[in-house]
Amino acid sequence: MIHVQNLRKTFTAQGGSWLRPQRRVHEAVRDISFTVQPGEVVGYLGPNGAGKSTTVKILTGLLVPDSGEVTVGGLVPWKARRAHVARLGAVFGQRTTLWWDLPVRDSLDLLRHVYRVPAARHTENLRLFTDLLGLGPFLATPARALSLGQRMRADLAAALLHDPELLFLDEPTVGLDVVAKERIREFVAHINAQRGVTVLLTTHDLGDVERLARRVLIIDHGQLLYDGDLGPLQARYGQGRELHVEYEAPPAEPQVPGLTLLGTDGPRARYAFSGAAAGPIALVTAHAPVRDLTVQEPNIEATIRRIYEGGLLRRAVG
Ligand SMILES: Nc1ncnc2c1ncn2[C@@H]1O[C@H](COP(=O)(O)OP(=O)(O)OP(=O)(O)O)[C@@H](O)[C@H]1O
Repeated sequence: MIHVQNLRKTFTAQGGSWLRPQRRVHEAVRDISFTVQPGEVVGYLGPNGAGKSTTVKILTGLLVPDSGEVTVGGLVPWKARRAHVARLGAVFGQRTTLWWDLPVRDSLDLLRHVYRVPAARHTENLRLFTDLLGLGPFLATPARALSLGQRMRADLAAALLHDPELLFLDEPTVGLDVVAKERIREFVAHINAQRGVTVLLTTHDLGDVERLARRVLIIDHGQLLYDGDLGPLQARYGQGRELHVEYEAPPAEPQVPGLTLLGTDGPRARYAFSGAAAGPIALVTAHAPVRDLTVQEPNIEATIRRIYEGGLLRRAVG
């Protein structure tokens, strides 16, 4: 579905002083190659400024690279923009494709005309998406009056109404609560499984990746550092999961053998662990009566940064 070969993109910035202006060339993406098969969900990860958006903009046809080869479904995105755009959907967490002052239903109807979706197919898709995403209560609401979670759900529907083969998701759950996140993840998983839509997911939320993508691409400073399964990466570098425990009463001894105690606050205690949570949960519940517990996932950005700074990945992959 996506073929990227030796992709390179630079930006030129003006620097220096008024008397001695200097042109500084910044390599946002350097020599990246990867392939995404139809029906895959791939997480595209990296710290701020790594080059993710630049890659996605090239893949959507918004930017032209300096060099390298890119085809998406056999088309060169920036050369065959019209045909390309008809086959892809995109949701950018920070922006909306909905008309600000129009009721959601009218925006979706306008998109039907933009993409020339047959009326019967539109009705069928709208019914399915309304059902899966719970759009019903706010179809008559203008986009500007939607909550962030509602807006994201409406944007997802808007991106998929024309049956694209490929979906770009950029931070689809940023700023949402747990329930709203899960609803969106559930929907994306459904669309991928039932309709075979290929998904490229850019996110800082490890929960999105764990739920949706088996494979991840990690980029930093414009270079691809890792292309492979999330599992081994997490097992090896994903330290920093935390178990937050609220005991029935402040424990006489908050230290639990086998876990690293990070801190206590009355009946609450925080422990660090890596790998699966079942073992640490069993240790804690055997230690003292527990009222509540949650697992805090590591910040993917910190994990990636640690991997990169430690040079661990380079050694691991070759
Ligand atoms: N239009 C532009 N002009 C100049 N420099 C740019 C431009 N767009 C991006 N850059 C630079 O290219 C690098 C990669 O940026 P990019 O937006 O691709 O990163 P990103 O991985 O998407 O980051 P974030 O997670 O913050 O969105 C950054 O150093 C950025 O400052």
